[in-house]
Amino acid sequence: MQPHETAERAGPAVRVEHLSLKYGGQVALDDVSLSIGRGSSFALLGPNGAGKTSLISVLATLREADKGLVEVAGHDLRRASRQVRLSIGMVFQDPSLDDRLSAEENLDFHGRVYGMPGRARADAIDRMLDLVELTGWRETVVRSFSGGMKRRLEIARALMHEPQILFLDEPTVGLDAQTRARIWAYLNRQRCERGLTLLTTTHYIEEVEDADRICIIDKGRIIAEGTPGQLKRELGQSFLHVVAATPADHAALLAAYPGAHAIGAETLAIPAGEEDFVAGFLARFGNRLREMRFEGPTLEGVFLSLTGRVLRDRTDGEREAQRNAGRRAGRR
Ligand SMILES: Nc1ncnc2c1ncn2[C@@H]1O[C@H](COP(=O)(O)OP(=O)(O)OP(=O)(O)O)[C@@H](O)[C@H]1O
Repeated sequence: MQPHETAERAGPAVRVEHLSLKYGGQVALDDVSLSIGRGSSFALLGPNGAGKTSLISVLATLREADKGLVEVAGHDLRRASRQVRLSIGMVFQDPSLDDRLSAEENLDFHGRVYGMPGRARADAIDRMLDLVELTGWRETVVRSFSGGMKRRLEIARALMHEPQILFLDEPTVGLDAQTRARIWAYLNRQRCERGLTLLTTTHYIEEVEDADRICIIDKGRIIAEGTPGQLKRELGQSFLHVVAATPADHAALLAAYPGAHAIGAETLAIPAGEEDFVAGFLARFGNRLREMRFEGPTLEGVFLSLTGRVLRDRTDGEREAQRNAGRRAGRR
């Protein structure tokens, strides 16, 4: 029997009911309930300060909630926090490797902390270094690694004790598209091969498109949850992107469609609501256009309409400033 094929597999990987957390007077989580299926990929989206890290910290037993019930891998978090810890792996938002040690020494230390016996530890180190393509760097001190190599090693470390669930707090932030794709390939392979469950926070929309379910949170509350397709269908908006033939036609379009907004100097995005919208639009303006393109609903649009914010990454400086502001709020 594989480690993940235990009797506990019956229920969801994560069950959260009515979870609330405050830092001093600052609300971080407000009556959050959700369920994450085993072997699924679940993405948590939210603007800065929405409560994503706080939620992952509670699930990973790093922080205690004020109220609510949490089960991770079938274990009640309050009564069986040790079993929860053994069932999970964690990739933190900020680097947490010891960069004075080699890749192998970092993994070996982690294996010892988890009580892995010598042989199993050595095998796991070989397997994990191979998984993240760092075998050739096993004896190299981590300080000399690139950002992408460090991230891959952190993921290898989090997977070393074969957790059932992996929590990833912005795991690919600051990495180039190729490295991000590579990291997702390892993670999805683990999902297919051994039913690993993934809970990820990310600011990259293309990573969210591939998730089984997405949960959008804002100000500590869940404001939408569903598959990417459901969210786009139910909460998204289609647009016609058009370029008018003349400045007079441009002005006429703006007058006829007050909901239109400019994209660049010439293009207008016109909300395309009902099914017969395009036919009606073409009948009116078909011969007054230079270009026209239909844009289906996007997750970026869903996020923007729900939160009023653009989904984008922040610099380290912005993140640090927010964290300091949070700490100050917590002291009040
Ligand atoms: N240690 C802390 N002390 C006080 N307040 C905090 C602390 N950590 C977070 N907060 C506050 O709690 C709220 C939720 O923060 P959290 O870090 O969970 O959000 P987040 O969605 O992970 O944000 P980000 O995307 O910027 O990482 C914010 O208002 C934040 O300022």
